[in-house]
Amino acid sequence: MATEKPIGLLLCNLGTPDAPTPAALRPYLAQFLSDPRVVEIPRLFWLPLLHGVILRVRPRRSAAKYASVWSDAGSPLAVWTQRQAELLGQRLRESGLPAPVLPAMRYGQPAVGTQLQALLDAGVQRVLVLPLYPQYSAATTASLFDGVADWVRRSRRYPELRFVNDYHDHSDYIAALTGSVRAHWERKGQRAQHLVMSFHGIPERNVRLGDPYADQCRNTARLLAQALQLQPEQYTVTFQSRFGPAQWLQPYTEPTLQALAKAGTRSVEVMCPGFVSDCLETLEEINIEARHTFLQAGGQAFDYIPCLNDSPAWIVALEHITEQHRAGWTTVPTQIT
Ligand SMILES: C=CC1=C(C)c2cc3[nH]c(cc4nc(cc5[nH]c(cc1n2)c(C)c5CCC(=O)O)C(CCC(=O)O)=C4C)c(C)c3C=C
Ligand SMILES: [Fe+2]
Ligand SMILES: [Fe+2]
Repeated sequence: MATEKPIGLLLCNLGTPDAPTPAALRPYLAQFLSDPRVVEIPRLFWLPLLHGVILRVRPRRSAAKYASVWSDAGSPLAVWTQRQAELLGQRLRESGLPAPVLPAMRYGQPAVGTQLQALLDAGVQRVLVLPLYPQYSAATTASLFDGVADWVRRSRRYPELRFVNDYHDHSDYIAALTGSVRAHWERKGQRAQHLVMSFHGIPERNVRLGDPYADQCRNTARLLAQALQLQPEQYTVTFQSRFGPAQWLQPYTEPTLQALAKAGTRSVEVMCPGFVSDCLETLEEINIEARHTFLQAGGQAFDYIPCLNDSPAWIVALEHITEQHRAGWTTVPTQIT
């Protein structure tokens, strides 16, 4: 029987600047926003606008926001992604099926190509690419696969590759989310009047063109609400982080919070199930900006429920997703007669 080829994992996230400064934001945003999967506007029109206007204004504005969530260890997104890779590696070793797990970022560092090469150099012959995006979208998941393909195109020798597309309805992911909400309720000793599940938005047009992202977000929310035994009037699914003037998925998070407060909802819990690592979009946009919006509109209590980050149930979910894909790879022994 053939021996199993050594497997490695690439645990991938979006990427983040190296520092909360305009100088570090510029190359990060330039790489991110010139990806045709992210901004689907004709290049001839978009690139002059990006370089002539957006990259002159946005780096300063975004740097100030990053500075408000940056820690001594660095950008929260980078810190959590690194930690998740370490913990998953540790769990795989403990389960008796060890495999190196390297973190990688689609934009910025550590780059996808560098980390794939590091896995190859460590003797890995099969790589499972596991995006930290539970819901598939072309802007995130497909773009990451483009990033891997760019490295493959430049490589003389590359490993066997498997890609995880999504795990938006995976029972262990839903259980980890459910556990995080229940733990929050227990800590507080009470529940807020309303739970808002806020997902990152994408343009409406992308959905019309066939992106399954919106359906997957709503399905995750439905499964989570079911597990928490919430009635439809006890929770709302919203979309945040709109970029540019086009219509994005609705309802938008901040106007929804405003409307809830104006309609007399005094207390809300807000969570971001589509983000598994706390980052700018959760810690600043939700826990700072959206909190302010809700309280300004008359709300009394705003609780942010953190992302799954390094919670044990989430690391178990990552382990199970890995094992399910590894099983699909298991060599079928061939009989030569
Ligand atoms: C979770 C899934 C994400 C989707 C879908 C997504 C789509 C998307 N994003 C932009 C533009 C920006 N996003 C930015 C930050 C950012 N986005 C995600 C995730 C998704 N984006 C994360 C995890 C982060 C945080 C990164 C961090 O360092 O903490 C930013 C940069 C920040 C800023 O300047 O506002 C932009 C820009 C588009 C256009 C898009 C879909 C088409
Ligand atoms: Fe984004
Ligand atoms: Fe944002």
